[in-house]
Amino acid sequence: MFENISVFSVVFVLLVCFIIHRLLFNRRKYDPPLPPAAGTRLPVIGHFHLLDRDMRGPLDKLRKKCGDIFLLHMGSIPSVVISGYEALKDGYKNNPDFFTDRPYFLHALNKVTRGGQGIVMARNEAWKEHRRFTLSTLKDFGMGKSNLEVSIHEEAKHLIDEINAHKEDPFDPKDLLSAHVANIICSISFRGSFKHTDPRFQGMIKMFDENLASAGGLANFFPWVTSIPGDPLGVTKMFRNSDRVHEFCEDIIREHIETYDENCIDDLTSAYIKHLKKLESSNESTTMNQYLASLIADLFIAGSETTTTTLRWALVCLVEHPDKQERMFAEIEHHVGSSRLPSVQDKADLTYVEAFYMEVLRYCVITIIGNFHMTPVDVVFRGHTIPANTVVIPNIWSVFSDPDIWGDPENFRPERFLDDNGNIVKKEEYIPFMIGKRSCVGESLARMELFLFLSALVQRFKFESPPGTKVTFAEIDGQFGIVHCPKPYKIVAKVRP
Ligand code: HEM
Repeated sequence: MFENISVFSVVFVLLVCFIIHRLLFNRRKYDPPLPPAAGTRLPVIGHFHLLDRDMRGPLDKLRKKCGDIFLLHMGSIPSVVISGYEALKDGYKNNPDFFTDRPYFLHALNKVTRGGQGIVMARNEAWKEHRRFTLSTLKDFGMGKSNLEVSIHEEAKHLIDEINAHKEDPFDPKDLLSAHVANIICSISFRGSFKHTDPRFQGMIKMFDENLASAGGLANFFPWVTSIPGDPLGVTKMFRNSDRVHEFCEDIIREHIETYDENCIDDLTSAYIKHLKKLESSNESTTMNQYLASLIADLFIAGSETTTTTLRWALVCLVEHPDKQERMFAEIEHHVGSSRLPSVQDKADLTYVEAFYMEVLRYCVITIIGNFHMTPVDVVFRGHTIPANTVVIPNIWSVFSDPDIWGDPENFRPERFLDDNGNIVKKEEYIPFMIGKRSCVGESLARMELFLFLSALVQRFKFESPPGTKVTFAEIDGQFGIVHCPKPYKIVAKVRP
């Protein structure tokens, strides 16, 4: 009878027994215990069957069932989701060393960041050095400086001209916004900016888009998807695109090295070269030698898509809420008029503009979850052990949708950020840029861009849905990836008299 049993069947049965044994009996005991598991963990996919591309529903359901801290296996990778402001504050702010590290074993992120170079996925000393350098350089060349305002105004003027060229015909603002926002990072990183018709620049923007639209993130947890013939998830394309972005940055860095002049340090690239030269001449040890291209690529990716997406959502909210659009216009008209563009100096007067983009960031939740974090060692957190090398995921959506914090989180209401005197209300639970040691390094830059672009657009145009259509948040919602984007949409821009 045994001759009918193939070697394959025997191996298969043994493999199944091994997996069942591992799942049932081979677990380390922890005291305090691990966080509650999200549900039934299936072989190979883990808890993936409980998730969706739109994470908001599943995250709410799992939080209701398991509490603020629960365990999800993404494939075989253990991950803990932290929800609610108090738990996030406890984990990321009060105990900043618990979750500051980044997981080095996520296949796609590791590949596109060349093993954690740059800043976003960097670790340990390399991360500290690059974060320090980036923050101080962004301060020197950008945030809060009038030369940055000049660059943003330049881009805003081009943007207005290009919108004007549509002559009140319906148009999709995405490519225009992408190009002008990316140009700001370009001018900080490489001094110059690109004409958005420049093929090198257009190619790069297209690659960012393709990477965001691809389901390449799955390769983080299931590296084998990379070998599926025909690349249906766009993973191979994502890797190729990231190589090209690096090559593009390396080309420009080479040009900078050739023309380097220590008396003319006016962008991030030359500041980096200067910093490296100083460290070399004093024989100080540094991790900063091959990281520059990755650092710039990180700033493009982390800084462009987030800001562009926020502006795209802002236009949807303006169209859906014409009364709020008129209130913003009236504020600009009253305090600035129409003969010049609104400036950072006007910020104290234009509080409705600020409250509006703040509400866009909250209501549209640009990053539903923050980036992936990791426990460097076993951590005891709120009655649970989270073992070393567990991925930790901050659930930002849980904070922005919490009725105990916002009262009516489901409504778009910029007024929630204004007090009775029209001043901005600062709420500690407002965390679109996350909190703790890994919070966004570009927050001030992003706020400045959102304020200047948005006020310039509302000063010049009245945005409306094209005739016969209704552009609303509910209609446009539905593209999920690293960033929560609107689906493509068209609007009409009528020039203000
Ligand atoms: C509206 C715009 C933006 C939003 C909503 C946003 C949001 C975020 C969030 C939530 C994080 C933290 C992720 C985490 O670790 O949990 C982050 C990190 C980061 N952001 Fe932003 N960001 C924006 C704009 C920018 C800009 C303009 C830049 C660059 C110039 C930038 C550069 C970065 C970098 C480099 C990190 C990683 C920091 C680190 O790991 O130490 N972001 N951002």
